[in-house]
Amino acid sequence: MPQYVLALDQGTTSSRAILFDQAGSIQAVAQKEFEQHFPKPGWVEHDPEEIWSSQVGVATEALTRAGLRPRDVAAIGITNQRETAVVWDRRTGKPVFNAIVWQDRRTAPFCTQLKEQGHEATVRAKTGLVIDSYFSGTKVRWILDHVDGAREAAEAGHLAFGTVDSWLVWNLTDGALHMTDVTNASRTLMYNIHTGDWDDELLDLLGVPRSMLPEVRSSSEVYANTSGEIFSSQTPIAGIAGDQQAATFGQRCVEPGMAKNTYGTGSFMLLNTGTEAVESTNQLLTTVAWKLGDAPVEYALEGSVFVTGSAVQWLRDGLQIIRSAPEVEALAGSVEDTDGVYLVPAYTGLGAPHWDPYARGTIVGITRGTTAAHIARATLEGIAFQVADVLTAMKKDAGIELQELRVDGGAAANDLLMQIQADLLQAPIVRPAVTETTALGAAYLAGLAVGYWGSAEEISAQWQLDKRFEPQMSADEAEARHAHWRRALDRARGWAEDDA
Ligand SMILES: Nc1ncnc2c1ncn2[C@@H]1O[C@H](COP(=O)(O)OP(=O)(O)O)[C@@H](O)[C@H]1O
Ligand SMILES: O=P(O)(O)OC[C@H](O)CO
Repeated sequence: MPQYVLALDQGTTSSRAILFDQAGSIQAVAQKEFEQHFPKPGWVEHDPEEIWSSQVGVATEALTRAGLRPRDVAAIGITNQRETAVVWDRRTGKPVFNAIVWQDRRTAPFCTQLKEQGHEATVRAKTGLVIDSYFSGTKVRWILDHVDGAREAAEAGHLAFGTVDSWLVWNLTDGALHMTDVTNASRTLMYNIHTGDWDDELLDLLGVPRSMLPEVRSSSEVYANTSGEIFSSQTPIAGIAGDQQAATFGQRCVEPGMAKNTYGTGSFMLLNTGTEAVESTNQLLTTVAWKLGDAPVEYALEGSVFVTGSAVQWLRDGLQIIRSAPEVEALAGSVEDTDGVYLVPAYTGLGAPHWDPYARGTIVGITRGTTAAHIARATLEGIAFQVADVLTAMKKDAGIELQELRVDGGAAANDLLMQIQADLLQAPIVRPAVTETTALGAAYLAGLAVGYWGSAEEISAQWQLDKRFEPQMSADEAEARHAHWRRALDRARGWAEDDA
């Protein structure tokens, strides 16, 4: 019986399970959306129990679809929405609060306080991050401060914190293992990416007891076997990485200077910088790309844009001018240009390189001639402008001219968006045949650890081109549009400050 690798891809809006074969081809997929909770403006929560049950559900479904049993799985790789914080009680295994999602802005005032106290340089030097409510640390503090009895229980050693990978491993092993991988640790604001350990000074600053934190392991090694009813066959869990790092690995951006951009809920561009942790002077993040077993840690520069694909969801659910996300392509393509309309999709603030939690969505340039098609096209441009701003910062930090940008994620299927992106970036866009690169990366990490794949070269040879988009717009025209975009951005900045 041939064996397969199972990737568990726990994303922001859905849980997915994908079975890959030795050629890196998909054998079966199962996916389930789960509920998004928005208790207050700017707050976003998930139910950790639903994250777990949906993830187990899709894993079982994928196996059933392929007619396989757990013992046909050579290894499990896990990849996950990053930064989202789960706190649970070790005694019961139950969460003490909903997961506070990476998009959640509730800790923005505390972050402002930390910045005013002058901690930014220390935080950047140790973690590679900026002080922002995006990262897990201030979310954990919020739970300890707001859930009755949580701080006392944490100080007594009863509470555990984990990003979503930790929560899944804890459940897959019936509470036997409390761990995370180094990529997920690097997104918490509590982990020193140079010493490779949780940092006591940062833990003091955030008021998080060290006893809550998971053990940090590499991204590719056998951590444990599964136990419990679903994976009763003791399948090795052998690879873990945050979803953007996994996509970078799945896209085979494994040499310094190679970059990918994922278009999911948000967009995340990662540029491989090898074993050198390049400190950004242009408001990007320095992050761990992966650590393969005992090999040295490799790093990336990252630009995180919070709202891209979800801006298309807003056209569908909020404005209701399309019925499904793919419909945006025909609507936006029905007009030549936006007729002067610019849309800044800062619905949950702005991430890199602006870092403004108080920015809000803005549409400017509307006239009596503006139609739904112009708004749709301005949305696609708004996505592409944000990504272009990140690339500009990246070029300055790394001092490189990008040869090409590899793309993936749900919205990368949109040819019009990809063409607009190539035009505004003035660089070629390259889309691979398998765009499930996040899951593929997790599968590769796990499969390499158990010898399912023999070498990095073997898997790199599996990458195949689907389509290449060359810039068709002149550099002058692209710059003229950027100038308008920058004016629109200025109008979006700081909008919600007075409500904080
Ligand atoms: N053809 C399309 N054009 C534009 N956006 C799309 C298209 N198809 C999907 N999307 C957007 O892509 C996102 C889903 O991508 P996915 O990679 O599954 O995201 P995530 O992993 O963040 O949940 C949604 O926000 C959806 O609106
Ligand atoms: O789940 P995604 O694909 O929206 O990715 C979320 C990122 O990991 C957040 O940093």
